[in-house]
Amino acid sequence: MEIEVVDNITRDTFLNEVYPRRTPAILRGFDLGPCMQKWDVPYLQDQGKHCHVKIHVSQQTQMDFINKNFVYRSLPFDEFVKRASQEEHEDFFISNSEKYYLRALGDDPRKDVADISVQFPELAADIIMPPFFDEEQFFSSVFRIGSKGMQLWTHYDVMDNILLQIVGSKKVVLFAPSDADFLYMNGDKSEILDIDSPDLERFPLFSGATPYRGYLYPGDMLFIPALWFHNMTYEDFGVAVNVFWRHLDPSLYDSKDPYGNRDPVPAQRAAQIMDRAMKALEELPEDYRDFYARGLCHKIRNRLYKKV
Ligand SMILES: O=C(O)CCC(=O)C(=O)O
Ligand SMILES: [Fe+2]
Repeated sequence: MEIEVVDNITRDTFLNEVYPRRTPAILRGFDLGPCMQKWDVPYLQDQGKHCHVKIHVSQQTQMDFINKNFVYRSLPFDEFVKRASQEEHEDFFISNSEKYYLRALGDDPRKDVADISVQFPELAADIIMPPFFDEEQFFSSVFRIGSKGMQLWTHYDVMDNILLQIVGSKKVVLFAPSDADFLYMNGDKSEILDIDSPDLERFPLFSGATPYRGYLYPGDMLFIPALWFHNMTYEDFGVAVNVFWRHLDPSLYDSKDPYGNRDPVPAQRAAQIMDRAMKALEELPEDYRDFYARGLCHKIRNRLYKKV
């Protein structure tokens, strides 16, 4: 499937046509502001030079959050931008072709959410944020800067999200939330790294998933509805900012969630109760366990799955 592309996007077309469908869309033709002309490497280095950033560094292009094939390091922002924009490095941590990825954090990453207008006020002033949600729904705005070739693991986020692609192009692949059955999820991340040629002996169910594919070019926005899985490959050195906002009742969100990826409170509660239910069934001999587990699955499916 191809991700739908909507040209000449306005607030009205987003709110009336795109948003209610709750499917991903590439939105074109909205002026993201002076960042589009100004954000070359020297300018980014100059504007952010007083900041330090914590970054992912990996020898491999496919960063693997589950088996951690990367290290966290800290660099001054200007040095990070220099290295991320080059394919061969004079100074490096692991090797001269290592890849870099920044997912910006809040001032105190354990408590504060990322907000570029707080951590990078000069750069934030260059962006016109699309007026697609109410101000009080705003949750965070996150810098995403990465090396050419870098591929970010498939994951979902629990909030609605607009990704503003400012520098470089990016290959994006999304999967519907109902494809969770095929993606071998481990928390919010999929165990399948190579989604283009996956190991089908290890991940046979993956062939049931339906990838939605598209390309983002500078100036494009990608609407990623909450719970849609996404995987990004940096075709070039890339600079993007994504904005998460809360569209559910505020009481449903975990209040201690600086990344915006904790499951809603009732879902966390259900997972804990489910753990207890599974432990209880483990007290039974295997054939009974199997029988009652199937009964529970059947009940959950009948009562809670979306009717299609
Ligand atoms: O483009 C990226 O680096 C990742 C984007 C992402 O995961 C998001 O916007 O939630
Ligand atoms: Fe994400």
